Amino acid sequence: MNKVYLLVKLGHVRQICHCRYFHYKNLLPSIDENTLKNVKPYGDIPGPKAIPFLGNTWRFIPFIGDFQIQHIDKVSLKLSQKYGKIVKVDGLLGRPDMVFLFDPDEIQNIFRREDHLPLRPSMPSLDYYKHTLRKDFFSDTGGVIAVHGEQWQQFRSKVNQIMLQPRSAKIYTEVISDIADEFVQRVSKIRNRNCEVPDDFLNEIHRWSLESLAQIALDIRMGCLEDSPSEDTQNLIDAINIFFINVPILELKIPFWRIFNTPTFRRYIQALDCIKEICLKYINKSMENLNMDKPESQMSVIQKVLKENPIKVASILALDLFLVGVDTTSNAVASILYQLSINPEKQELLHEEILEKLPTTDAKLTTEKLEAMIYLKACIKETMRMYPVVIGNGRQTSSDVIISGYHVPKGVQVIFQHYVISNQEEYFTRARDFIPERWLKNHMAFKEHHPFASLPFGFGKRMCLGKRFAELEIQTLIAKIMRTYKVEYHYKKLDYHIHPMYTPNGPLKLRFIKRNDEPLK
Ligand code: HEM
Repeated sequence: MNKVYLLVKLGHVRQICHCRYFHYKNLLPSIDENTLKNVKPYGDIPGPKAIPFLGNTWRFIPFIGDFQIQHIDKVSLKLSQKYGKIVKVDGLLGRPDMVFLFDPDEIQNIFRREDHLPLRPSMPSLDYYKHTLRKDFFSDTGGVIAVHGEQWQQFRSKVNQIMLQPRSAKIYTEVISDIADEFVQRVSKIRNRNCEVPDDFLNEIHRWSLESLAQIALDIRMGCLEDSPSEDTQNLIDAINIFFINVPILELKIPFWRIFNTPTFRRYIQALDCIKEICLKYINKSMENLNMDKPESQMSVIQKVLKENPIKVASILALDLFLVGVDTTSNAVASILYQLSINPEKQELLHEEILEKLPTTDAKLTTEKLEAMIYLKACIKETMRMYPVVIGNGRQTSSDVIISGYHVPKGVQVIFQHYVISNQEEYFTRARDFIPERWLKNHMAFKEHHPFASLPFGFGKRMCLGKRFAELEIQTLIAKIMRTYKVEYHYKKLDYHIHPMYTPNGPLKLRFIKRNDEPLK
């Protein structure tokens, strides 16, 4: 009796495997036979259980759920510890399932087989703003943020070269350096008697970032670092902040905004309108003064864009750059300064390098000198490894694929958990220690790291469009600050949180102590 039962059961299992094989052969025609035989079903990917009706969305409900948006870093870490390198968070109301990936090999595979229209899963609310609510303005020129498919590709191809060519950023070295000097002077003004800056120091850094970006995106100085900047400065900073804070709320919590105008959605739309209005005002100002007669090698971003495109493209590009290019850079600077302040021996090594290249306070900072500051770049990379301002990136699958041996259907959002990965001992020796030396070529103490374990600016065709400018701005400012000040921090260690970038949680009560203008020994 038992034997008969066993045979029937075995036959049943074989039949299921057989059916599954043909099922996957249909869905995944380009995959080889052997891989197909071993594919595991999507439903088998481990992860937190979804409940009826609310799926896993209930986890984002305050006080009830265990997924706090501000601490999604810790949530991701816990999920990876509990379930492993691939975790499914499914049944999310109004949005596709998410698959969290904690495996750089698999991330590399996904990036390498990316087609010409990579889809970064983000911001349906911004998509709605650009393509429905303010369709009159954006029409079919949506820009790159929250724009996908051919429309994204057409726009990106118009600006890609201009933004990512190293020489595009180089022409800004002098003006970005002037803006950094103004910030250094401003720090001196706002310090108290203990050389400590006010609690809202992050806002001061936002002002520097906005001033730098206005120069890059619009060729103008906004005057953000003046003692009494125009109202637009703070309104723009606040609006960008409101925009970022509300994106994850609108995306991850129950999406009531899709049905009616919730207060959060109203605030979000107001912020976007405010960014649009202020940007347009400055774009118009910028157009009035634009000199298009320069040789191409000296042209700014906006001049190059205008040479080949209508003014609409330049305006929409500027808007996108303002949306994502201010808070990212300023939070990175905040984080780097904090890390250097709590790692004084590393700060001294950095100071020595800068002093060598800038022996006097009035020495000019050139592209070549910046290029040669390898320890500076290593300090920046190390901060971005331990505390990437954007803690995760991702791609939405455009067809059925196999990831980590599992079948993942088309339309799933695969999230690359860079923060968790780049803080793991498996990928970085002494992962929790701040060791810029690990980024120096031929440093014997550290083995080569996985190239996809730390990707602060993303990768591939959709990688950060502002990377060159962000690097120039950050390197210049940190070099100037470190040349002038020793930066100290004397309070309780700060935790990091997502607000809305990954940043130290708490007032940045840094002390900026002027260094003697010591000549090089
Ligand atoms: C430390 C500073 C910054 C970091 C860490 C950062 C990081 C990122 C990341 C991770 C992405 C997604 C890339 C991908 O999907 O593979 C991205 C996209 C983007 N970034 Fe940045 N970014 C920074 C600064 C900037 C700045 C200053 C600008 C503008 C000047 C900028 C403009 C953009 C744009 C326009 C995109 C969208 C590209 C597209 O979808 O085609 N970013 N950034």
